[in-house]
Order: sequence, then C-alpha cells, then structure tokens
Amino acid sequence: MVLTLPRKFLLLGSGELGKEFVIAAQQLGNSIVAVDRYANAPAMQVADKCEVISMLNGDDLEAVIEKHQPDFIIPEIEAIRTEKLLEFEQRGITVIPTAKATNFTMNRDRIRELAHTQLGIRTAKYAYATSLDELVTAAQDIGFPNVVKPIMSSSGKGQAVVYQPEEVATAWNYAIKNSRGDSQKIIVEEFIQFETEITLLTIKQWNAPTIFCPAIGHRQENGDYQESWQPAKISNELLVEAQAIAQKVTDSLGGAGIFGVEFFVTKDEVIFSELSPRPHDTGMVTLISQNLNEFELHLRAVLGLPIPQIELLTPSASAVILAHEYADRVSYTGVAEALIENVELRLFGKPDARPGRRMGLALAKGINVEEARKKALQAASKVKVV
Ligand SMILES: Nc1ncnc2c1ncn2[C@@H]1O[C@H](COP(=O)(O)OP(=O)(O)OP(=O)(O)O)[C@@H](O)[C@H]1O
Ligand SMILES: NCC(=O)N[C@@H]1O[C@H](COP(=O)([O-])[O-])[C@@H](O)[C@H]1O
Ligand SMILES: [Mg+2]
Repeated sequence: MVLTLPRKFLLLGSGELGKEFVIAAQQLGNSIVAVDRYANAPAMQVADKCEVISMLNGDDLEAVIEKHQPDFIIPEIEAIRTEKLLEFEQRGITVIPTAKATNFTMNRDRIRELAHTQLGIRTAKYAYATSLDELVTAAQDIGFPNVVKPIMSSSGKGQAVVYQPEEVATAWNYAIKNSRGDSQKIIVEEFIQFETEITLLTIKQWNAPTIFCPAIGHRQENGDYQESWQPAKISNELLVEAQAIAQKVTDSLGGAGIFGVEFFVTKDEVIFSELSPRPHDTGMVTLISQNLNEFELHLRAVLGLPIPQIELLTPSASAVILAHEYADRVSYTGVAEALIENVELRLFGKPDARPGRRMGLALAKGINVEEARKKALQAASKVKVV
C-alpha cells in the first residue's frame, strides 16, 4: 500500500508523552486530535484539535470517534475503556499497537498472566487479592518485604513496599484509594533486590524486523521515575536475554509501535516487570540522546516509515521536575540557572499542580553517563514549580 500523508490521529491521553508525539507527528504534516480528562493538557496545547471526555466512558469514546473519524487511535495512558478500542478496531480503525495490547496492559493482571503463565517468562512471584483478608494471606505466601500495587494505576500511584504483616492493612487502603478506574483488585509481588533496572525501548514494525534502542537505566522513588540515562550498564549476555523476552511479549501483542519493556537486572538475571505499549516516561531521555527520539520512532513504526538506524549520539540523562504543593496556576523559577551547557529543559505546561506531579524535565549530555546524570539532576534541582 502506498502511504499518503497527512493522516489523522486521535490521541487518547494528552500528557507530556503525548505532547512530544504530537510534535513528531506534525513535523511530518499529520493532524492530531488530543483527548484527555481535563482541559489544556500538554498535548492539547500543540494539537490541531482537542476534546475533554472521560476515556473510561465508552459512550464518550464513541462520540469523539464519530465526530473526528481518525485513521489511527494512539493510546497514551492505560486508563481507557479498552473494550471499546476492540470494537473500533473491528470497524477498521487502526489502534496502536493493537486493541489487544491496550486491553492486556490496561490492568497489571492480564499482561502478567500473558507473560508468566502463557509465555513462561520469569517474573517476580505474585498473587492477587480483592479484599484485605485475601491480601493478608497472599502477603504471607509471597513473604516480606513485598510490593502492593493497584491492578490499574501508573507512575507508582497507590504502590507501597510492605516490610511486615502490620503494614498490610495500610497498604490495602492506600492501593484501593489510589486505584484508577473501578477496580477493587490489587497485586502483591515479591520484592526483587535488583542491582539496576532498565527500560528496553522495543520497536515493532508492520513489515520489518523488531529493533531495539540501547538500554535505558533508571532510578525510581515510590514507584515513580526520578532520573533515567542511556546507555544503561548491562552485560551483553543479559541484554540479549532481555531483547529475546521483549520480542516474545511484543510479538504476542502484535501490531506496530514502540513499547517500553521494563526489567529488573540482578547480578546474573533479567526479570521481566511490565511494559507500556507506547513511549515510556524513562524513554524521554531519547529526546536528547538519540538520532531519532522515542516519539519519532513510534510515529515511523505506526506509519510504516523506514527506520534506517537508531544511533546513540552521546551518553545522556534525564531528571524530573516535580511539584511539591497544590496550585491551580503554575509558574517556574530557576530556568536561567538550569540552562548550562549541554542541558535542555522541557516544561510541560500542565495547568495545575499537586504534590509529586511531574511538571517538567531536565535533559543533559555528558562525556559519560555519570556526568550526564549529575548535570541533569543539577539542572532539575534549579527549577522550582511555584
Ligand atoms: N516487585 C518489585 N520489586 C522491587 N521493586 C519493584 C517491584 N515492583 C515495582 N518496583 C519498583 O517500583 C517501580 C514502579 O513499578 P511499576 O513499573 O510496576 O509501576 P507503575 O505504576 O506501572 O509505573 P509506570 O507506570 O511509571 O511504569 C519499579 O520501576 C521499581 O523501581
Ligand atoms: N508512567 C506513565 C506516564 O509517565 N505517563 C505520562 O504522564 C501523564 C499523566 O500525568 P499527570 O498524572 O500529571 O496528569 C500521561 O498523560 C503520560 O504523558
Ligand atoms: Mg513501570
């Protein structure tokens, strides 16, 4: 099939990741309708059109699809009524990477069952619970410490490390309170004592082999990403193993697009954690590190455009800029101080702030990863959300 541009994209979720995707898509002349649950979301600020709806509501989704008739649906968050995406796909709209992939990764249990039970991939030991009583038993079975997470959440929301039985009830309440959507189910996982963790950006193409970006290392706090760097330190042997696992899972989900496949890395093992069927937050480091960033790669994979080579230009790092207070208007200070040599900023333009909300990012290049990390952290620390 001969590709003609522009194509029309409907972006479901309009945060910082969506904003960069819109920019990449528009650079090749495409048009984008940005959708989210609140007005003036980052991607809406650069998109052609926008819609504010509940993406968990099937009727709302139906209405925007009817109105805009997109060629592609690009999910940007997990919390979407994905059963509806299966319907749209059957009606001939291309859902990226596939409606099945969004459906399987919307909740932690489906993707875990696929990876572990169906594909036989090693994961942390895990169990599910739908009541506090069940969680008490499950936590005993898994052992302590363990990690309790809502079945539907992201960026560490509702997640807690539980060190002893007395903490189980608090973890249950916290998980249920911070669960997205209507689910009352949690997963409890064995705590993996990893040396490092990586995201392997995996690009699945319609008519070409799957390719990988150099591994990205990252550090998380309370389940949310604080800094990432590329390349990650990992032996070739473990990297090859991670690539094989990423290929296996993404093959089984099908379609085309970029996936962020997350692994825990121990001394002699890579352990599959989870994956996003879309650009990954830790992958924002590629905005500075690679010849093609993760958003450009996603776009090219979606449109079936060539990706001749992925090149790591220089060791690089990203560090997040978080809000510390509630605010219904946002300004930033310290920008001039942050912008030293080989540093860039992305200030997302989120209309309001809450403690812990990611509001921006510092990106830095260095002669090595250590220098890049130091610069990115330093730059991020200069910028204050007020
Ligand atoms: N079983 C575990 N053992 C040790 N650490 C864990 C475990 N599960 C999660 N973590 C830590 O918490 C982080 C976030 O976990 P996870 O990726 O499952 O959450 P998430 O809410 O889906 O985050 P995101 O949406 O940002 O990817 C991990 O990157 C890791 O640092
Ligand atoms: N780990 C997933 C992730 O980073 N998702 C990114 O955060 C946005 C939500 O931010 P918000 O909660 O500040 O609105 C999402 O829209 C996406 O861009
Ligand atoms: Mg994760």
